[in-house]
Amino acid sequence: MERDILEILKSYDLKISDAEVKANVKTIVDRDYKSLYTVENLKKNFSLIDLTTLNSTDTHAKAKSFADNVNNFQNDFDMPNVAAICVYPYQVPTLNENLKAEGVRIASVAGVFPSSQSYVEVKALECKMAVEKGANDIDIVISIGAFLEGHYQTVFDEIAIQKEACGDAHLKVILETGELKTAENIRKASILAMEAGADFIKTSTGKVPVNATLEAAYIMTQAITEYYEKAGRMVGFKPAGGISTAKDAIEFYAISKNNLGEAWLNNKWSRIGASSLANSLLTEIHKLETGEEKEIKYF
Ligand SMILES: O=C[C@H](O)COP(=O)(O)O
Repeated sequence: MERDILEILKSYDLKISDAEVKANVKTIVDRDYKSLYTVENLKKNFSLIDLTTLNSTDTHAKAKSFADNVNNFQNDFDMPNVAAICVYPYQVPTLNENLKAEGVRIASVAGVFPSSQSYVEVKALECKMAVEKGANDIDIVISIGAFLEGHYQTVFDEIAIQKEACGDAHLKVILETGELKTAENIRKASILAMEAGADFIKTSTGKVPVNATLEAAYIMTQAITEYYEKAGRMVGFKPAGGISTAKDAIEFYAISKNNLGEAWLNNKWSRIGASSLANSLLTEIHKLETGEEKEIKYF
């Protein structure tokens, strides 16, 4: 029987104040940032990265070069590898053929990323094909227009259909928080996505003017904890879009640590979607470990 998301949403207190969220974020970052800025945490953040290339100019050669760099990743600091490489569906076969690094997953956006403006059958087929070609993780976007018009059942059903199409692959659901505007919308979309079966909720596509913010991260991680307490199921968190420096990463880490706790702080339950964060983390780790200021360009 079809689940009624309007009834489900009634069982949550959806009220949340933007001003309060902003103040709480400031308190957490002011209190914890400095003590969390350690080599150990920078390395851990590196291991959370979904190393991403999502450009219309991407080629199989570029996807292969990402795979080669990850396969050959070597360092002097006992560093873990990244969590995944994230590409458009068309590049999945290339990663499937070339990515050999142990434990590194293949992530593919699908569901007509980044607009999600198509028929649900097309979205589901894209999910299914990407999985058949070798994707372990699928990143889709909610129907933002439908959500903003209040068609929550449509948004919910579409996620559930795409979840089914993913089979055993993990489904990450992007809320596109910059377009949802209010804390209340972000909270509602978080709950809706988790109730529809999301394995992860993700902030942004990286393709809109406002991408991942600490405030969105605060609201989403708080919703994840609440959903866990209610449903007994852990859901992962992935901030993405515009996270490019070690400072950014540690600020998001502070929010996750505060709201989710240690059990989530590993790449099974936390990821960072980023196209240019890896080199910044490596440069900073090199500096803290050796005292030498040298830009590392590995990826
Ligand atoms: O999902 C990941 C994002 O598209 C990456 O965004 P970015 O290029 O701003 O790091």
